This record gives sequence, C-alpha cells and structure tokens, in this order.
Amino acid sequence: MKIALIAHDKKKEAIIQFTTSYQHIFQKHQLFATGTTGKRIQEATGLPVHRFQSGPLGGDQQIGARIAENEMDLVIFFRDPLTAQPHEPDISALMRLCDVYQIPLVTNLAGAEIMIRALEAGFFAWRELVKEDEAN
Ligand SMILES: O=C(CO)COP(=O)(O)O
Repeated sequence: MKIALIAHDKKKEAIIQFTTSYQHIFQKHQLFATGTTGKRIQEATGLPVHRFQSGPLGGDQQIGARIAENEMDLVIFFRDPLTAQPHEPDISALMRLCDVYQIPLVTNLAGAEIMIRALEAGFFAWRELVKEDEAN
C-alpha cells in the first residue's frame, strides 16, 4: 500500500516514535511524506521514504494530487490542532480530497494505532479491488 505520513512540528516526535514502533509493518509498504517529516522518519528508522515538498511549501498539495490520481491508499497525519498553520487551506484541501476519494485518513495517534493494526490485518484489501475496477 502507498502510505502518506505527515506531522506538524509539535507532533514530529510522536510520528517518529510511531513509525519506529511499527517499522516491521511500514517496511512492507511504500512510504511518502512531506519534506521535513520524511527526512526525520528516514533518519530515525532507515526506511525509504519518497519526500515531497515541506508542508508550507506545497507538500500537502502534492499528496492531495496523488490522492486525486488514486495513487495513495492511506494518509496518517499527526495534526497539531493548537497551532495556527500558514498553509491551513492546503491542509483542509488534503483532508477534503481524502473524503472525495474515500481514502482512509487519521489525524491523531489514537486513530493511527487502530489504522496500522487494520492495515496489518488485511483490511485494506478493498483498495486493490478499487484499483482493479478502475483499470477495467
Ligand atoms: O506542514 C506540514 C503538513 O501540513 C508538514 O510539513 P513538513 O513535514 O515539511 O514539516
């Protein structure tokens, strides 16, 4: 599966701990991330991560574009709800596209814990069916 990982600055440590804890699962998937998040995850885990621009420089929009092309299966976004972000419209647009295209999105650690277990349990098999349908 293609997984997007994004974390706001105050949530960077949390996403690093999360990806480190579940490295054995993440290593079976293709990882994508906004710039700084991806760099930190790569440094901490050694996992290969395709890095887009940093969030404020368009990274959220680049991930949104992948979603619009059905090229992303899951978005794990550790949002900071207590800090104003200069690129708030980009963040809203990304979340909106997840809803438009029915892409699973979690925006906090509690949701991510459940989602990663669902991923490992095979609950994402339907994504392959959607893609097969589109190809026909
Ligand atoms: O701002 C972000 C998401 O909206 C995250 O961007 P970085 O991973 O580059 O810090």
